[in-house]
Amino acid sequence: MLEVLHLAVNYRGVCAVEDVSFRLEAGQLVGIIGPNGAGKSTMLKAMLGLIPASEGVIRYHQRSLKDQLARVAYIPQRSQIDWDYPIAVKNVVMMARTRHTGWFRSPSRYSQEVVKSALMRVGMWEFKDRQIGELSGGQQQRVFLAQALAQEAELFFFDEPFVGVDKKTEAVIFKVFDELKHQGKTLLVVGHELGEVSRQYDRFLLINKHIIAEGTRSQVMTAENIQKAYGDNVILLRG
Ligand SMILES: Nc1ncnc2c1ncn2[C@@H]1O[C@H](COP(=O)(O)OP(=O)(O)OP(=O)(O)O)[C@@H](O)[C@H]1O
Repeated sequence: MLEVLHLAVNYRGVCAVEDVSFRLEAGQLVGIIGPNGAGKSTMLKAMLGLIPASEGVIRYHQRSLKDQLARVAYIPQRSQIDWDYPIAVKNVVMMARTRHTGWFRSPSRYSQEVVKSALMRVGMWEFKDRQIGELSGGQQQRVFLAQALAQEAELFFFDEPFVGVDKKTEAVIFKVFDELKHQGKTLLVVGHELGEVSRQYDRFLLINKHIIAEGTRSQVMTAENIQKAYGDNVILLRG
């Protein structure tokens, strides 16, 4: 079980995340939603220790998550990745295996198999020798999904995986989410638009600095909660 207790993050004295607490069980697909600037990305990064939290404890199976980061796959927003970096698709995915093989050894046969299987699962094996900068947005996202799969992690943190992707990629991502869920993995997925609020999620956290609502789709997506999180700016609810 993953536990977040009283997480708070400040940027130069300005509060971005405030007293966030929740628990996640294994085998769940959990959506984190909220308006722009609500602190969703900040929350994920602070959970991983990529930015300092001013308060809070993150535990996974009763131990600090920071001591177990090898069990977490993190897929940042596409806008945070340098797509001009000259690297082939298969090597991006192989990077997930360096923890197993080390930087200076050739990858084991097993790691090569894991990389191949991950790329096949997301429909990107035929692009294995392409440079990442030569791919479409959706294809790039699928390569990073393959990298996460190749890590053989238990917890998966995705930051806005559906931004700028095509329908095919969206379907691939949801298929993989479903497979991972059934393997007992835990998935935390930051969404951007309310329209992404698919019925495939088991639970939602609606946040705007602090948690506004938590629970199933029908518990969270009430007019009152949406108004609390987004103010009067939301005029359309899909899904
Ligand atoms: N490095 C930083 N330095 C200072 N302030 C920051 C930094 N990163 C984010 N912030 C601020 O913290 C708040 C939360 O930002 P964050 O990116 O976590 O929100 P978000 O919910 O992920 O937003 P979006 O949906 O737009 O990606 C915002 O007010 C943002 O301007």
